Amino acid sequence: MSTTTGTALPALSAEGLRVAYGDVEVVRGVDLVVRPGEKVGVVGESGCGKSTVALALMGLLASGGSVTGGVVSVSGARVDYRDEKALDRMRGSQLSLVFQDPLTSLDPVKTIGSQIAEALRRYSPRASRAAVRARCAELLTAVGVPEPERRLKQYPHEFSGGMRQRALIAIAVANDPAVLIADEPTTALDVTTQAQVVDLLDSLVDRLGVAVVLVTHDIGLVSEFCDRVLVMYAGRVVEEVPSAALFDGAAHPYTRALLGSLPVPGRPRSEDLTWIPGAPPPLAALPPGCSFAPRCAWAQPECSAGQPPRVVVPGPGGAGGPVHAAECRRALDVVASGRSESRADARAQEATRG
Ligand SMILES: Nc1ncnc2c1ncn2[C@@H]1O[C@H](COP(=O)(O)OP(=O)(O)OP(=O)(O)O)[C@@H](O)[C@H]1O
Repeated sequence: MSTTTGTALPALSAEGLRVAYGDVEVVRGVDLVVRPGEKVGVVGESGCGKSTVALALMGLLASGGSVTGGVVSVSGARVDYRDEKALDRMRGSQLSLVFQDPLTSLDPVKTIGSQIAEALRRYSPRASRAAVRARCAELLTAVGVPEPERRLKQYPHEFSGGMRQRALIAIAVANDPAVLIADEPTTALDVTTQAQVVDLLDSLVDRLGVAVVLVTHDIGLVSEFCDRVLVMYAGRVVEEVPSAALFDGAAHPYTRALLGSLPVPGRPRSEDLTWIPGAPPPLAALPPGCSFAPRCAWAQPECSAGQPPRVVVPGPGGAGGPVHAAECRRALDVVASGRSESRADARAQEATRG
């Protein structure tokens, strides 16, 4: 699915990215464009390939995993995944990754200060001790850790979960990357701390101009935080949608099903929570045609016959607006039905208030 609009050179772009573990292709031609300072969400059920996309972009796939196709560029320069040295230079300085579990990502026997300093020294080996120290304190302040001088001398176990995630984010942005990929950065945190970490990411986008790719199973979170959302199913992006159009205008039945699992104010909870029947197909034995068809309430016989077409959904911005497209032959019917449902929701909310 092509995602290109506008003229700014993308901070990150992938075209036709394919990844396999052994013989099984788990990412099957993913396109992604992230412009400078943009917040892009990648959402989908467990196993759809979200983390694999993140790891592949970073050149950090587990052994047995390999990029089998596609072109990835960072700030306009093509990434060569066979060149380990170049990949090493790219990590941290152009693309950074923050994982779900800060405790396993931080070294338990090194102070937080020495771990941030290590990241800084990779790209500024000649910086003075005093300059590195000052920058470490500045970074901890930037990510909202109070009393940075004292905190720099502490070990990861002396930090709370939320503070550890902040420290990891400080390491990730230490060398001013163009894109920060955050893979389920809030999953291990309580709800209040989750909200604080999301606010922090937001403020880093504003202050540093870094672009963020937020990888999560939580469609509610991406709809609030991101400018655009990519919905993945069985190794493909099945819908690309501006967040503003997500609730009223989702065009893929799978996106609608994900949204259906979110509570809607004004409707009784027992009525509104839907679930998706069945389970995602095994990637080693995908059904013919659309991979979602066996679980899809909208499916027609031809959906199982061939690859679904990419249908562009006209948006209010016209041809120059953000791309909204879905890999579904019924996309426009799905949009129309969603719009009438959301009008009914609005009436229900109105009735509750009144
Ligand atoms: N190291 C690995 N070796 C073999 N298969 C793997 C490996 N890592 C992931 N997979 C497989 O690749 C597919 C995609 O997994 P991935 O972790 O990218 O999905 P995900 O959407 O991020 O899921 P989750 O939200 O559970 O992390 C799954 O079928 C998974 O079993």
